[in-house]
Amino acid sequence: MSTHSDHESANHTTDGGPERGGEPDRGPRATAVNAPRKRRERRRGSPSRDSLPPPTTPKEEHGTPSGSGTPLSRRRLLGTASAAGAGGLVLGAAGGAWGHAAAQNEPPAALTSLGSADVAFHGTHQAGIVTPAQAHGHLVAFDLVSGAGRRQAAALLRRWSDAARRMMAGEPPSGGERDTGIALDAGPSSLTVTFGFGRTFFTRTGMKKELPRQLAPLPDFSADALDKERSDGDLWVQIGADDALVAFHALRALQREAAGVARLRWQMSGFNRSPGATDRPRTVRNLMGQVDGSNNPKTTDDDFAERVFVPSSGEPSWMAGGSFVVQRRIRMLLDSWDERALGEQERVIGRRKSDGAPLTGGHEHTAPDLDKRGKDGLPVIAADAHVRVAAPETNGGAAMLRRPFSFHDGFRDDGAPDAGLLFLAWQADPLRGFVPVQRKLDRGDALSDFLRHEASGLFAVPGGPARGEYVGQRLLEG
Ligand SMILES: C=CC1=C(C)c2cc3[nH]c(cc4nc(cc5[nH]c(cc1n2)c(C)c5CCC(=O)O)C(CCC(=O)O)=C4C)c(C)c3C=C
Ligand SMILES: [Fe+2]
Repeated sequence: MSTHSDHESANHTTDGGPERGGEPDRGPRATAVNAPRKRRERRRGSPSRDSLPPPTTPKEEHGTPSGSGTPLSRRRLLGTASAAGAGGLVLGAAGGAWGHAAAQNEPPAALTSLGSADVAFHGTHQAGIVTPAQAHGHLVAFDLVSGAGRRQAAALLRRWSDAARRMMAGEPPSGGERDTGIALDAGPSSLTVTFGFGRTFFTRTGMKKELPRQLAPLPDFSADALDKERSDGDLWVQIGADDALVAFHALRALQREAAGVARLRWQMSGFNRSPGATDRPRTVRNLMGQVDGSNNPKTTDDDFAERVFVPSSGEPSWMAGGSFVVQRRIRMLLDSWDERALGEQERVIGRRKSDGAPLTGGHEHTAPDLDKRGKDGLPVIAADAHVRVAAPETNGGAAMLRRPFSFHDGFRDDGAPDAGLLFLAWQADPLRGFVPVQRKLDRGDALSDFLRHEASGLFAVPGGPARGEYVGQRLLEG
């Protein structure tokens, strides 16, 4: 299977990559002015994004062209403003705030690349898996209400998909009449919405025959202290965006669409470093201060697709192009961790804290040398170091794509932060990814002294929708 889906090209190519799409309503003017903007978006994450002009004020960006009677979509307006800002184009939009500025020959200031970056909704895989993790995330599970079955679920997925497609393009969710307006002044901000199905969905909808074997319940691990009410669920949604209001807007819109069909079971919110916060794009740090994600499978690896996605010939057939996600709420015992000396913290992981390089030398992306011994004859990367115990080499090749969000939900009664990692692991089959690795970590990982697994879920995330399709259609109408 190709690893070059629409989503990857949206996020991992530079100028000249394949075009993305998904917005049926662009006129020729918007198409012309969007070209420079698209090129700039594709540099998302590259150093050049930080040298872009500063953000405009909302007032400068918005307006309704007089006489049209239709508000410009947020996306169109931003595209117009950024192209004009970059190229000094004079466009034919008469009237409105922007038209006035153009007529006065005052180039409107461009929005930052952060707001204008968008991710394609359609493609082989759903967005939000290989998309670089955004600064803000919401993870939500819903249960179908009693009386709601396959038909109602199908209608909900159709509505959710339509809303997601629109919002990811920077438009209001359903034509705008009932929109909350929360994201009105912002661009798509790399919004992604990803949908999945939990094991219970198949019994509730009478589709047991379609239950993937990969959704077998996860085994119990000795260190688990799971809260059932914050675990599992019929339907799962992951929302990510580089703007907090855009992310909340999407969450709220989807919750409203679910009314009468599905009830919120649990919700968790997380965050990552904001784009532009570092001198150059760098691997994110977690709340223990470690560089986290260095040795993730890369989309350019030969076996990336095989590890992460169900192949087109895979079973069940409705999961072609899909993936299985394991979510764990892992609280970090930060008071205890932060007391440890740097050397001990590094020994626990097997990597340097400053730059994420393995203790065996080199830089962040140098492969750890698990055979190397020090002058004392002991392995430089300790027998119970996290990277040794978790490495594919010590787990029969088991691997997963880790794409977590950090969380902080206030402080506990003892004053310790209720904070940690919303761990998300993506794989073609959890039995060849998360399960064997977690079994091993559960037995002998030095890091586990500082962690508490508090909630868990496993969800089937179907492939991305083709144009005109909704997510899960192949399951619900197959
Ligand atoms: C079952 C899988 C894993 C859980 C649960 C897990 C929790 C967890 N990990 C960190 C911090 C780091 N993990 C790192 C590497 C790493 N972790 C896993 C798996 C799980 N981690 C794997 C497969 C790997 C890669 C190992 C390798 O091939 O080298 C690292 C090192 C940097 C990196 O490669 O990302 C850190 C740091 C925390 C804090 C945590 C729970 C809260
Ligand atoms: Fe890890």
